[in-house]
Amino acid sequence: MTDPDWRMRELRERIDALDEQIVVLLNERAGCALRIGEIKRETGMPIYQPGRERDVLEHVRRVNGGPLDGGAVMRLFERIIDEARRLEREVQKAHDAGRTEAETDT
Ligand SMILES: O=C(O)C(=O)C[C@]1(C(=O)O)C=C[C@@H](O)C=C1
Repeated sequence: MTDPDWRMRELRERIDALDEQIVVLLNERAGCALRIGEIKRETGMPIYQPGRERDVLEHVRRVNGGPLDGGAVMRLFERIIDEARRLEREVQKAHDAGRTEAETDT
């Protein structure tokens, strides 16, 4: 293999390793969102919290050190938040369905 082949291979291995860490962190974040979802269910709070979402996006834009620009980081986090919200809704729906089933049973 030529030198560029080796360098590229090394960098791709590094990307794979980083992707593994990113997946772990994304799931840890999703787990926190699910726990927040439980609190919302207990207290009757809506899942969608636009003010908090704005704060999250502003926070990641502020801490971003590049080379991704602020817009790119915010777009990525919009997707991450979308998925967290979707997960919270799924769990909420499953919970509501379980409750309806339990009510029908009695
Ligand atoms: O902080 C919350 O209330 C969450 O549910 C987490 C989160 C997020 O992913 O950051 C998701 C949905 C809400 O609209 C706001 C923020």
